[in-house]
Amino acid sequence: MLSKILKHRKNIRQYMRYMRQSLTVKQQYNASIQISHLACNYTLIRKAKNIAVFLPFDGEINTYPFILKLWLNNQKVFLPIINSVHNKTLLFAHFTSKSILYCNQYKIFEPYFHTQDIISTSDLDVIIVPLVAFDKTGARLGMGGGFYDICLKDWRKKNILPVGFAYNFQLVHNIPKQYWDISLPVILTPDQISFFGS
Ligand SMILES: Nc1nc2c(c(=O)[nH]1)N(C=O)[C@@H](CNc1ccc(C(=O)N[C@@H](CCC(=O)O)C(=O)O)cc1)CN2
Ligand SMILES: Nc1ncnc2c1ncn2[C@@H]1O[C@H](COP(=O)(O)OP(=O)(O)OP(=O)(O)O)[C@@H](O)[C@H]1O
Repeated sequence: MLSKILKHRKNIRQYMRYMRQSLTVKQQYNASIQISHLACNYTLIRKAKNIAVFLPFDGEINTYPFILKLWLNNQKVFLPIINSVHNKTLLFAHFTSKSILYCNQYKIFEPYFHTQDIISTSDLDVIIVPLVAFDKTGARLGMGGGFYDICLKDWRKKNILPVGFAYNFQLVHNIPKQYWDISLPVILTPDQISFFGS
């Protein structure tokens, strides 16, 4: 029954958002520690100098323990900013313990920034990508804004590694793909690291 309903993008989004919003504080905490541990032991993340992460909203995986570890390893952390000039594009701004945050139109925290805090996407080594659901091929469904699909369009050419962060239950049988969808080569969940494609 559930597999029939979860054939449509809208239904997958609704169901997975409800599921992640329903997690207890303890479940969220455990997942955040486990994923941070796995991520920091993954060589390509450990070696990254510049890494884009996201701040959690809507029940997403809590990335704060991971960000703290990156800071302790002297890695530079960047956060996505919705570009108000170029609709649909993301900017990535340097995030430090001194950054001041504000809430954007979706109630997601973004840092106040100066022009010099913005990094060119091609200078990022790793982009940690939020997602609502994924499948066994690495196909990804996001919040429906198209922001990450646009930003990850040329990730191979730019030599950036996109890494999805998700709960184990966000894996579905099949994401009905659209031509613009960018699949992920690596997805981390609290239980495991999964590699897809070539
Ligand atoms: N933590 C985090 N930051 C992120 C993203 C994300 O998925 N997670 N994004 C990933 O792209 C971008 C924000 N994208 C978003 C797209 C849609 C909605 C959203 O809530 N849409 C509403 C309808 C909005 C409206 O009424 O205008 C909805 O679907 O209910 C939120 C964020 C950039 N920052
Ligand atoms: N490369 C692109 N260029 C222009 N528009 C795009 C591109 N990729 C996606 N879009 C547009 O973005 C809209 C939302 O796409 P989609 O539903 O796949 O977003 P999403 O992957 O769930 O969201 P996000 O990437 O922000 O998490 C679509 O209507 C699509 O037309």
